[in-house]
Amino acid sequence: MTLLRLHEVTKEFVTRGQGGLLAPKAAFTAVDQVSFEVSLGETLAIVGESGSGKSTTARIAARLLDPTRGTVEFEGQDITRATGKSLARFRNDVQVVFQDPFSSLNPRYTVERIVTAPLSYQGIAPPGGRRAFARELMERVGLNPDHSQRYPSQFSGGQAQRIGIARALAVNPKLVICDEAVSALDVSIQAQVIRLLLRLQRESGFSYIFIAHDLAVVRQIAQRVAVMNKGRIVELGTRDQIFDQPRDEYTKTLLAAVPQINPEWDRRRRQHEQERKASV
Ligand SMILES: Nc1ncnc2c1ncn2[C@@H]1O[C@H](COP(=O)(O)OP(=O)(O)OP(=O)(O)O)[C@@H](O)[C@H]1O
Repeated sequence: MTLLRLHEVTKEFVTRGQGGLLAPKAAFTAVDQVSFEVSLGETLAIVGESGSGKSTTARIAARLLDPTRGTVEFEGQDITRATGKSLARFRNDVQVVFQDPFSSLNPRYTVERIVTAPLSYQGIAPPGGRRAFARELMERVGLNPDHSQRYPSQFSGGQAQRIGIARALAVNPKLVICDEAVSALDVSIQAQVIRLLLRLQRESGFSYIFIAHDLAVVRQIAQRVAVMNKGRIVELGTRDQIFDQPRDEYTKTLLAAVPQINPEWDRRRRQHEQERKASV
């Protein structure tokens, strides 16, 4: 079943060229006629170099940004210009996990308040009370529930990202958009968070849009991959098609440029290096 559908979505930003305020305004196309669908329960990755339009596409898909042209449909409803109740329902069903957990978590709120906030916005009382609900969510994402009264700064980067994931799960979303959600983490922590994301999807059956520039990460998580270049999707296919039989020249260049590091291989490689050094 198709959950989300972007149809020929274009986003133009009006910018000024060099010369400051006196320079003439010009429209810059950050996303150019992008179309794709996401089915319930699947993971679609969007990859591409910095500036290719991935985040802008994600923000439009989450209705954090309005497209200049094109439509966004969710469960068959056009929500491009939705307001009021239908927008509120959409905002409940689609959650976003951002790259930098520390800047996306309120530093003055306890974890309990952060992860239960999405329910408060919707005017829903957490089942079993706030405390119990927060503890349960923390356990689900592998955090110690006894730390529910701590503040974000008291957690490591990987743990803070788990708080962001717990907050996203609080309202039982149908789609979670991960915008470079593991990019800032060390490789070993990245692998743990990816395992968590995969487990949560297995348990709850929601979909992911997984934005990343790291193809090795995408290979571990995505069923389908869209490759973006200069605002356009240049290739979209199953993970194996994209990685093993890329057709587009840009996809081939992108694949060739990235070292294909699997965290497990990386761990073994480092272990091997250490053993090798020790034996010299
Ligand atoms: N609010 C804005 N005003 C003007 N230009 C913008 C705005 N937001 C993004 N852009 C431009 O649109 C283009 C696409 O940006 P976007 O952040 O979507 O790319 P990206 O692929 O996600 O890159 P990155 O991985 O670096 O975030 C870039 O050239 C960026 O400078």
